[in-house]
Amino acid sequence: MDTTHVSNDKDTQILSHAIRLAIPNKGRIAEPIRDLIEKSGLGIVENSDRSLIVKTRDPHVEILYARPIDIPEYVATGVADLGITGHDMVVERGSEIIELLNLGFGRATVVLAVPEKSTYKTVTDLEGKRVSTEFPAITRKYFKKNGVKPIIVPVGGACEATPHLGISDAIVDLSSSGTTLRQNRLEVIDKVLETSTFLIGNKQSCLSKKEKIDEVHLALESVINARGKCYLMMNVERSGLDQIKDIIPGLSGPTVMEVASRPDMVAVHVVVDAEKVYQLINKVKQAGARDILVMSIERLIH
Ligand SMILES: Nc1ncnc2c1ncn2[C@@H]1O[C@H](COP(=O)(O)OP(=O)(O)OP(=O)(O)O)[C@@H](O)[C@H]1O
Ligand SMILES: O=P(O)(O)OC[C@H]1O[C@H](OP(=O)(O)OP(=O)(O)O)[C@H](O)[C@@H]1O
Ligand SMILES: [Mg+2]
Repeated sequence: MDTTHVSNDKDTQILSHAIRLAIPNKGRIAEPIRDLIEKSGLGIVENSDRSLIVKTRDPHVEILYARPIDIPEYVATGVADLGITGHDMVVERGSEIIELLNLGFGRATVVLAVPEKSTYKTVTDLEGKRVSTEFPAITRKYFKKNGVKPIIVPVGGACEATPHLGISDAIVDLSSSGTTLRQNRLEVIDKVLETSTFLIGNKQSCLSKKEKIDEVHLALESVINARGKCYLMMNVERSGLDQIKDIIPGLSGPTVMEVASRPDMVAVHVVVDAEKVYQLINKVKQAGARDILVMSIERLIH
């Protein structure tokens, strides 16, 4: 990225390590990404002119809004130092980037599907048949690996409608809940690729701007680490502490502290999986814990 564009700004004189992060301007993963950036503390400082490049609270990090499919190439060519987009987009573009962190959302599977009443049951049945897809590169590679030569029909969206329109015999498209396939009376006959959203980095920038990139990486990762975790606090009689310790599987064991003016009591603090909290609080209460507090965690740095 060319950093000269901000060289007049006094606050940002040492800009050799300034970075640009490309994120989707729209689509399914756009909102979760904006939410993640907000929670990470980086925060997007929107301006009213809806420009494609906006600032963050860190003067050394700016955001570039782009289409999810374009982000891998922007990162590979250094237009952006970092990007957030789907693994499927990276594979489709075949871009030379580093996948730095799996953000865990935008999970879906690229599948090969045919109409429920179709006589095609396996990939080999599709020799010479028409396969429509928004992922021509992934589809070509998949069929090549299977030694099958279909006619690939690239489409820009609503791929599931194409078999019924008589445009294709099969599709290669994304499925997550499976609703769209069901609505279009299509069934999966093979899985092509698993995908989720990733933080990706330009190879050169990952070396030359390592410090700043590590900072952004850590900030985003800390939000991901905290997802599905809760902070549990309780007071316990010192004599019952061992029993409580047996019940709670802490992150690295519970933290045990003195309770002022109550030498017979200790305070136990622990990070636990949110889905286990319901059962845990009943168990620790039965084991004598009281003043139990359950709190959400915003960020967690290991
Ligand atoms: N149903 C889904 N479940 C989970 N992730 C999905 C789903 N559909 C798309 N994605 C992921 O979202 C990312 C961006 O795709 P999306 O379809 O949102 O972009 P787009 O096609 O540019 O936007 P739009 O569909 O609004 O035109 C991709 O990496 C894709 O894997
Ligand atoms: O299994 P499901 O939960 O039904 O999700 C799958 C659908 O989600 C995506 O569509 P999107 O909304 O992005 O529209 P598009 O096909 O026009 O890109 C994808 O292309 C599928 O059509
Ligand atoms: Mg889409």
